Amino acid sequence: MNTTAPQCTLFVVAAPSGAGKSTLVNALLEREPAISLSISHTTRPPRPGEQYGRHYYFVERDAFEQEIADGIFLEHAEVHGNLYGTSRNTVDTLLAEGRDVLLEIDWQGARQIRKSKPDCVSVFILPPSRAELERRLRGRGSDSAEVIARRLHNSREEIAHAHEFDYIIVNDNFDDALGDLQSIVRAVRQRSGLQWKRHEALIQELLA
Ligand SMILES: Nc1nc2c(ncn2[C@@H]2O[C@H](COP(=O)(O)OP(=O)(O)O)[C@@H](O)[C@H]2O)c(=O)[nH]1
Ligand SMILES: Nc1ncnc2c1ncn2[C@@H]1O[C@H](COP(=O)(O)OP(=O)(O)O)[C@@H](O)[C@H]1O
Repeated sequence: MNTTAPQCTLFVVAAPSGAGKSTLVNALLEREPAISLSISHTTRPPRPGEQYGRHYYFVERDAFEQEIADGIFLEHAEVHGNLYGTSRNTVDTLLAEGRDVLLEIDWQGARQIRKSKPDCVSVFILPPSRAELERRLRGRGSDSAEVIARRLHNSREEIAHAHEFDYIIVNDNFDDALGDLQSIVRAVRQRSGLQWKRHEALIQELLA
């Protein structure tokens, strides 16, 4: 038995824009407060109501490119014409503090994370149909028609990588999809490599 197995898990969640990823993740974090969301850096301008440091660290492209050169990112990618990246320091600090960490990133970032953190657990969220994806993007009311058209077009490329993920969830009925996401998190937590230390005393007692 490997008693030095890592105690914390890095979760990666991806989806085409509008599938409901952020809504699902926010609801999951309310149910599972032991998970920390990594706040990404982006060159995308803030949407109405978005706050610096809460939704993203909004930075100019020059500053972002300097951060890439400084090696601060665990992963970074260009998505829908904007740069996005995950701070290596943020993730490593949270994991070292014993927190599970969740990254909401695209398929390109997920690929990079699988290389550097092969123990990560990745989940892809699918919309129930293209018509519903478009309806959700328009209904959110946060983006211009041009931005929505670009995101719809790019959804095909994102969805083409769904098979690279450990789990796939269809976000049709919201409560069902949230239940599926929470089940994955709970099942991962029950893995013996993560549970051995926590239950060591009981296991020794039962073996005695
Ligand atoms: N690689 C990478 N992708 C990210 C990161 N943060 C966000 N993204 C992805 O960028 C895409 C656009 O995100 P956003 O502009 O917030 O739009 P939304 O997904 O429609 O809410 C989504 O696929 C996000 O998952 C990051 O740090 N790294
Ligand atoms: N299961 C669902 N049924 C109907 N609407 C949903 C569902 N999940 C999310 N939405 C709505 O779809 C829109 C896009 O969700 P959002 O979480 O912003 O997507 P993403 O983060 O994947 O871009 C939001 O208005 C959200 O309230």
